[in-house]
Order: sequence, then structure tokens, then C-alpha cells
Amino acid sequence: MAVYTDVSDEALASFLTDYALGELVAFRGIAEGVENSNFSLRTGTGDYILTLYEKRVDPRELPWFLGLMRHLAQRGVTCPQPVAGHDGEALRMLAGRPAAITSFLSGVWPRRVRPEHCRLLGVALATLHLAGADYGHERPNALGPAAWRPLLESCRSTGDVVQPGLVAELDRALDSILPAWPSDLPRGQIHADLFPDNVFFLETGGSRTLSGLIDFYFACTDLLAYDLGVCLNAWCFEPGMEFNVTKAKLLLAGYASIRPLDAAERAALPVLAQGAAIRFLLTRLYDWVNTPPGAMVTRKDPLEYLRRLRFHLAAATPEALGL
Ligand SMILES: Nc1ncnc2c1ncn2[C@@H]1O[C@H](COP(=O)(O)OP(=O)(O)OP(=O)(O)O)[C@@H](O)[C@H]1O
Ligand SMILES: N[C@@H](CCO)C(=O)O
Repeated sequence: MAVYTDVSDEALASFLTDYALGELVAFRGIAEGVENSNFSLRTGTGDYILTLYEKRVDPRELPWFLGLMRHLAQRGVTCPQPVAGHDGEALRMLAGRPAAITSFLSGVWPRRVRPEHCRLLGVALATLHLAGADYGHERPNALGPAAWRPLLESCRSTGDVVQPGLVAELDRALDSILPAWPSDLPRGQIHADLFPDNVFFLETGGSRTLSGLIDFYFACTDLLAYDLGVCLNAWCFEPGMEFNVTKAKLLLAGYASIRPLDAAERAALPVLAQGAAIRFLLTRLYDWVNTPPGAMVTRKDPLEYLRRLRFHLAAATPEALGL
């Protein structure tokens, strides 16, 4: 679970006096997630999410994330909206952490991904990319290719605990991926962590709609098609780690229906998927070896991403990915 920081009744009551949200009706920690502490909050004016920003978020970057969420919503992307207090500010401190209240999105994330989810995801991802195009502020990707060697170095003495030979295998993978990494593809604001648990759907009367996107705290300015690499990994592998090309084709077709890929992006997709696999493998590995026993968080399995990485290193053609 991810509630790293406790919020006392008194601290919450005092915090809420800064807002015009009515009286507190209910408040509870949300078990899901690994990065920040999230709470659901019901007040006299409705449902909200309270987030306390934890380890990986630099507080100086929070205005960039919240500004992007406002910008995207103004252009039709359904995502959480920061709620301002009486002073017009959405960001303040609570229990010693930067904190913000955002709007609650309806819908549920898919526990089991169906092909149709992937098409809707592709449409939403391309819509996000177009909507972000005129957000005039850049944020470098702190977990982009330049971060991967240092991350692996920080796991060098401990990483093989997870699997013998893992560190050497990742060294070789980086030797292959980094020199091939593209630099001249279309760039813009990307989500960079669009896993199924960050995408909500509604099913009504037999029809399925995508109701919103959450968790923009890895968003950054980077290659647009890298987001497709992230999504191919997170959405198009079956629990047994077989790649589902039908899901990939629908993801890519949904995306292209809003923003067609250019030839260079299509050609780069295999290496982008390799890079996306090693990025999540490395952060999961780092967390695996650095999370103290007893921490209130469920670690994610790095080896799930080793299997994806191996698939992409072996496949290595756009056709194998459904293009
Ligand atoms: N705006 C929202 N509306 C509804 N539910 C939300 C909202 N934001 C967060 N949640 C709930 O809180 C959970 C955790 O949120 P989130 O994914 O942002 O946390 P995180 O710790 O940053 O997680 P991650 O591990 O995905 O980075 C979500 O799965 C969802 O159930
Ligand atoms: N989506 C990430 C965790 C949050 O960054 C993962 O599954 O490794």
C-alpha cells in the first residue's frame, strides 16, 4: 500500500480551513500506488483526492505538474484538477509534506486489459500529446536514458540478489540500447507512466468509455513515441508475458487515428520499447533492493520487466510490435 505519511484528524481539520469545501464527511487512505500518499476525501461539496508528495517528487516541480493537468483539462483531457484554497493556491504543506487536493475522477482501472481498452488508450494518449503541444514549459525526463547507467550503478552490488547475472545482462542491454537511442523524433509533453492503474474506464449499457487519466508526476518533455513504448509494455503483455500483438495493433491504430506516426517514429518503436522496458526494470530493481523490510508499500517485480526487455531485444522490428 502507499500511505507513507499519516494525517491526524486535527491536522486535516486545520488544513481544510484553507478551502471552501464544506464540512468533512469521510477520509481514508488509499492502499494502491507506490509513489505518493493518497487519501480519498469526501466533504459537503463532493469527493476529492488528497495527495501528499513523497520521495521521488521534487517539490519545486509540483507547479509544473499541476499546471500541465490544468492545461490538458482545458483542452479536453479528463484528468485530476487541482483545487485552489481561499488564497488561490493549490499547493500547501500538510504533515510536513507538500500536499494538494485534486478532483476525483469516476471510473475504475482495468484489472484485466481487453483489446478494446488498448484502442481507447491509444486515442487518449494521442489526444494528450496534441493537447500538451502548447504547454510552453519544458521538464526534462529525470528517468530518461541519461539516468539508466547511474541507476544500474546504484544497484551493482545488490542487483544480482534478484536474479544471478542480472546486472551483467542489463549492462549488455544498455550497451545495445543507448547508442541506438533516437534524438530527433517529435517531442512534447508525455505522461511517461501510463500503466493500466493510471487509466480509468466506465462501462455503461454495454459500452465502454475511457473516463480519465491520473498520476502525472512522471510527466515530462520527451519523445512522444516513447509513451507508446511505455504503453506497449504495460498494456500488451499477457500475465504469462506473451506479447499480444492484437492489443498492440489496436493501441497503435487508436493512436494513429488522432496523431499518425511519422516514418522515423515507426522505425524507432522497437528501441523505444526496449528503453521503456529497462527504465521500469531499473526503478523497480532500485526499489526492490532499497525498500526497507516492513515498509508500507508493495514492491513491484523487476523481473516482469526483464521478460519484456528480452522480448523486445529479440523481436526488434516494428512489424513484431504490430506496425
Ligand atoms: N483523481 C483521482 N480520482 C479517483 N481516484 C484516484 C485519483 N487519484 C488517485 N486515485 C486513486 O488512488 C490510487 C493511487 O493513485 P496514483 O496512481 O496517483 O498513486 P501513486 O502512488 O502516484 O501511484 P503509482 O504507483 O501509479 O505511481 C489510484 O489507483 C486510484 O485508485
Ligand atoms: N508504474 C510504475 C510504478 C510507478 O511509477 C511501475 O509499474 O513500475
